[in-house]
Amino acid sequence: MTKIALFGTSADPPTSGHQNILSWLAQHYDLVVVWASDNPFKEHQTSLKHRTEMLRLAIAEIAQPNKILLQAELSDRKTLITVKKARKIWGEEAEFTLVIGSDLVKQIVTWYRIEELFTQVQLLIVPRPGYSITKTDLEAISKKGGKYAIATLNVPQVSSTDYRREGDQQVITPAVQNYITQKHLYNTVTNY
Ligand SMILES: Nc1ncnc2c1ncn2[C@@H]1O[C@H](COP(=O)(O)OP(=O)(O)OP(=O)(O)O)[C@@H](O)[C@H]1O
Ligand SMILES: O=C(O)c1ccc[n+]([C@@H]2O[C@H](COP(=O)([O-])O)[C@@H](O)[C@H]2O)c1
Repeated sequence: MTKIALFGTSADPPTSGHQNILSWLAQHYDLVVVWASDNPFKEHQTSLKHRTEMLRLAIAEIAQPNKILLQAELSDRKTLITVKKARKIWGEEAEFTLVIGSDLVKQIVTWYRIEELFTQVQLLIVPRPGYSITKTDLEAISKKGGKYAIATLNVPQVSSTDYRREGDQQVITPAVQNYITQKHLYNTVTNY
């Protein structure tokens, strides 16, 4: 059975946190499938096309990039739709693990047709500094039929918001920063 990690991200912009997660997943799964997507709960500051291109650049910098597949056509606001598309590509024999940071643990039970989604994927929760994983939230996931594991990696305390709000270049890589500068994305003073 092929073990496939599924990782969707707003990538607005992709950070060293995303790279860290992808790199760890590449060492633990047969294949890591990633896509940039719109999030129904968020506004995005750049187009999906640019976010996908930045994600491509961020992936290219990771060791074992051949294990990480950027699959833009999987992108959908609803993860269930993404997973259905993935099922069509990789078939019933694939075992899907949906990867989320611990900041989404409380929210995920409110996602579109979550009980059906939980019949299709296992969950891997990546601890995120500042977002503890509570027993109550894990119980809510179990109640909806979710099966979860908690990953053993330490991701730096970075977020896309740090870049959008403060222009904090520490959280992204030079390749992504060059793309942002070239395309005049984000309204940070660092672009001028
Ligand atoms: N530093 C991090 N540690 C752990 N998980 C993370 C980290 N950054 C992102 N993630 C997880 O990666 C996925 C994609 O995150 P997303 O693209 O929204 O990044 P973000 O930094 O949270 O963005 P924003 O600041 O815009 O909310 C989510 O499941 C999120 O929980
Ligand atoms: O399926 C849903 O209802 C749903 C609700 C909110 C977020 N998502 C997905 O969750 C993934 C992570 O979102 P984000 O913004 O934290 O990167 C991304 O692929 C979103 O499309 C999915």
